[in-house]
Parts: sequence; C-alpha cells; structure tokens
Amino acid sequence: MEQILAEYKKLSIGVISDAMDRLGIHGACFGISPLAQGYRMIGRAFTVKYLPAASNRGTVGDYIDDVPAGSVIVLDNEGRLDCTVWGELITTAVKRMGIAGTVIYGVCRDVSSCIDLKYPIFSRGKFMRTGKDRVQATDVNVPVSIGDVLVKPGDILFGTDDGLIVIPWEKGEAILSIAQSIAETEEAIRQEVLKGTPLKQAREKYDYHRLQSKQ
Ligand SMILES: O=C([O-])CC(=O)C(=O)O
Ligand SMILES: [Mg+2]
Repeated sequence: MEQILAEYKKLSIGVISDAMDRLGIHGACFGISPLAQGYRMIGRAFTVKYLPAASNRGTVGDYIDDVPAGSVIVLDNEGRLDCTVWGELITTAVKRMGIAGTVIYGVCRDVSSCIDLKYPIFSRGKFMRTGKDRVQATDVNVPVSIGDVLVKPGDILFGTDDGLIVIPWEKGEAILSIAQSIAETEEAIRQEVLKGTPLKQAREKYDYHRLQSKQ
C-alpha cells in the first residue's frame, strides 16, 4: 500500500489525469484548490458526511481521534460556502497525528495559521463563519462526493499545485501503470525538444495527442 502511494507521488497529477481519461474514470475535482502552493498531498480517504444541523446541534471535528495516521480527511459539506468545517485548532491537532491533509467540499477558516502550519488543505474557498451549530457530521467512512466526484473510504487522494484528483482504490494499479507509461512518453518528447526537435515533430513521433484518448 505504501509502495503504490510512493509511486504515485513521483508523478505529475497531469499524467494521472490523462491515464484516468484513457480509462474513462472521472476523478478530477473541478473547483477545489490548495490553500497555498507547494503541497504534494497523498493518502487514503477518511470520509466525513456533513448535513445542515437540525435538532441535533452540530459541531466540527469530533471524529478526529478516529482518523488513522497517513489518511487524507475528506469532508463533504455539500459544497457549502457559508460556514466552515475546518480551522486552525483542528489543524494543530491533526499535525501531531501525522494526517496527510484535508479536502473540503466546502470552506475553512484561520487560513493564515493553517498555511503557517504547512498542513495541506484543499477546499472550495475560505470564510470565517463557523459550522458549529450550523452543520452536523452524520456519518464517517461512507461514500461522499466532492462535486461530481465520488470518494469512497480508502480511495487515493492526490493534491498538488494543479488541483486535486481522486483515484479509486480498486483501479489504483491499472491507472498507475498507464500514468507511468505516459510520463515516460512525455519524458521522451521533452528530450527531443531539448535536443532542438520542433515540438510538432516530437509530439507526432510519440503520438502526444492520443496519450489520454480511450484506446
Ligand atoms: O469552527 C471551526 O470552523 C473550527 C475552527 O475554527 C478551528 O478548528 O480552529
Ligand atoms: Mg478557529
């Protein structure tokens, strides 16, 4: 398991996306961005489903002690932009636990402190109003969504400067081997271009325009 994550981490997220296009698997999370540049976050999903608070006065972060080290916490707050499900105090706690990062289909607050702590967070944005009393966590480790992307517990989350992708665990090896072959092809094109071969010719030689196409 560690090995496959390490292999993915060597690749650019773009070639992973191309490999998933080739296999017809949707995992690119449109509209989700890193809070800061420079993160290369990878880990397996620990999911939390949030709904608006009703009779049960909600809070944020009560599941934290159950998250295994190395996980990426995935918070599905149904895309809400008007209240948080994450902030600096939770970040301080998970940093000590060795959690790999957090993905929020929604927003977080205490952004400067979270960035200072160098903890990878990917979200729809930021806003200061708390989710306490506004949301309730209804389930952990159930399938959730990040927009139109399904995330199952244990799926691989990979996030970089280019955004976030969800790699279904059961397809992890198949996607990896195609992504590695695309990366090798791109490297061959890069070497041609560095030698002075025109880009058009180098791309044609290695069939660049079809690397991501369904075969
Ligand atoms: O209420 C929240 O969003 C959580 C929060 O500020 C923190 O963990 O510091
Ligand atoms: Mg706070």
